[in-house]
Amino acid sequence: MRTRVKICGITREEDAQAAVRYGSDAIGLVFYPSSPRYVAAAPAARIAAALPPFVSSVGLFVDATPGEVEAILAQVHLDILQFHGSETAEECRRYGMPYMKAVRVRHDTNLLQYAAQYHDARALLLDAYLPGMAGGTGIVFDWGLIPEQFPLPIVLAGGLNPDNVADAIRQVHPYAVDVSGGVEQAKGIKDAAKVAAFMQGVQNAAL
Ligand SMILES: O=C(O)c1ccccc1N[C@@H]1O[C@H](COP(=O)(O)O)[C@@H](O)[C@H]1O
Repeated sequence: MRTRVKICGITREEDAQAAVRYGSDAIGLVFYPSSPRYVAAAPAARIAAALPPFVSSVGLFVDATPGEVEAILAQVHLDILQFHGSETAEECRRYGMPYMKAVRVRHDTNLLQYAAQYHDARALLLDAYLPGMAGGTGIVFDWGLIPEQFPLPIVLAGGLNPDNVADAIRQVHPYAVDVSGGVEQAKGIKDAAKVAAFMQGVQNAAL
């Protein structure tokens, strides 16, 4: 099965269209005001509405209040929610929508315990741990910390780029890869050539 791709941190319609053009399966919209990739509801709604069929819109939240999430859901079409903070499973479930839970991996992280806790998540998204940062760090974590047998689909994130994504896929065999900084020209602004190279890297993993 082909490894799925999510390009995260989209703030402009042209970047979403470039992601789609080069074959991305999903785009991520960051509703975390502290992020340099934050996108407000109105432009996010336009970006999501312009996606073609079968390309998913993912809404990324970091410890948002229910009211904040509901306000976005009322304005933006989202296919799946990505919780990237310290949300409990109950908090992730409360919207009745498919969700992914991000786990920031360090040497002592018990990933199987997370998989049990978030057993109804569509996937666990594994990202690098960096104190003081919720995500989007551009840092690669030790993929050897991921158990070979895992009960949930894995979305691999953290410092992926056109040069390392094929190795990442060959080593981890994730359901999907997720990239933000590795395909940017500036924070929140994607580089179409890097997006194309990233997608080529994903294809190369299968060769
Ligand atoms: O992109 C952000 O600014 C961000 C902020 C807070 C939480 C998550 C964020 N992004 C997610 O981080 C990972 C890895 O990003 P990168 O490729 O290392 O830049 C990815 O899942 C983004 O969705």
